[in-house]
Amino acid sequence: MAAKITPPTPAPRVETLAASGLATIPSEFVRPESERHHLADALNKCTDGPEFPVVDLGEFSSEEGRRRCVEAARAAAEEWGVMHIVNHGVPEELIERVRAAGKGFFDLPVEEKEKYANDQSTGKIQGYGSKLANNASGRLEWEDYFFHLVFPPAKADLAVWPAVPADYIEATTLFAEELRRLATKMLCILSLGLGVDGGELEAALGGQDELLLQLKINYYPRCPQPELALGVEAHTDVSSLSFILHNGVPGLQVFNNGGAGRWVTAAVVPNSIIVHVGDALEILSNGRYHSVLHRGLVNREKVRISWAVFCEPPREKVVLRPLPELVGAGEAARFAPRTFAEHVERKLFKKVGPTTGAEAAAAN
Ligand SMILES: O=C(O)CCC(=O)C(=O)O
Ligand SMILES: [Fe+2]
Repeated sequence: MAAKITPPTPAPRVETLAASGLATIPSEFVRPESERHHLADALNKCTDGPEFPVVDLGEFSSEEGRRRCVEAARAAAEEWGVMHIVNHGVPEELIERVRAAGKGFFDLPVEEKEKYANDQSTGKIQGYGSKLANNASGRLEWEDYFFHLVFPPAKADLAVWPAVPADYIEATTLFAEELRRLATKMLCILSLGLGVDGGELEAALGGQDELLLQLKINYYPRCPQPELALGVEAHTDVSSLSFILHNGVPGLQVFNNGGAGRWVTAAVVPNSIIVHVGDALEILSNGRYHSVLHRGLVNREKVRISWAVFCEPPREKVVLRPLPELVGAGEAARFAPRTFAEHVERKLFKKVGPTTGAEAAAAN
């Protein structure tokens, strides 16, 4: 008789665990001692120190305001690697539709969401998922998520997008178009901040037609022991830029290298979109812009949802290297050339040692 093969039981979703009313979290979610003394319930964490800057993109339309806007974005990208942008031009009504659509999906029963489950083992990375313990710490994260490509439309596989709620596909498609335009604008502003032509950064990322936008909706359930867990562990994004929206519940923390170096909880700024500098931009700017180390705290009382849109260069088509204007005359290239695929591979599987300070920190 053939031996019966029992398929492994899938790990329960974090949402299911949280709903079971447990008082203590399973040990896989408990962060290592070294990380723990900085953790807290995100709702008790008052912001008592410096905050990362707010950049008014509305200023970019006037001659005089333009210089101020470029200067503010440059300073934020250099000193923090993260900024809030306001007057970004994405209609607030559309942002509300995106929030309602994502929340509507996560409000479905887990069994319904499981129909969209991803399967990392077969390379099906799009869909509903939770972290597998394949990371450096071997610890799990207190979140479930939904991940899929949203731009360009020709590469988007609508069959894996939520069919419920009914507005999900239209709202998310329109939002992706808006963010694609915003990515061009931010890359222009940040190019001018480096003293190069407005189109340079986008060209170095493959030009108008190559950028890919990937959406990850992070769903952080209430957590009975938020001082022991993380929703998202400390990392830098591999993208060029990432845009973050959330549901008004605090949780995002960024590491501020200035002074002694410390974790700063992001303020909730009305009508803002948070922009992260990612690794690809750090490389192109030869380290002038800083790929921000960040993580997500959780809390006891409120579900937090965030929408992260990663703007990624094509995997193989372009070689990422510092812009030629930024090297020479005494300044050496601080990064070896690499494709995006090589960068991701190196970082995730650590085939070679970390190549930037941020990567080194993220790997710990
Ligand atoms: O939840 C957040 O605010 C940030 C999430 C994040 O860092 C990510 O998805 O890469
Ligand atoms: Fe991130």
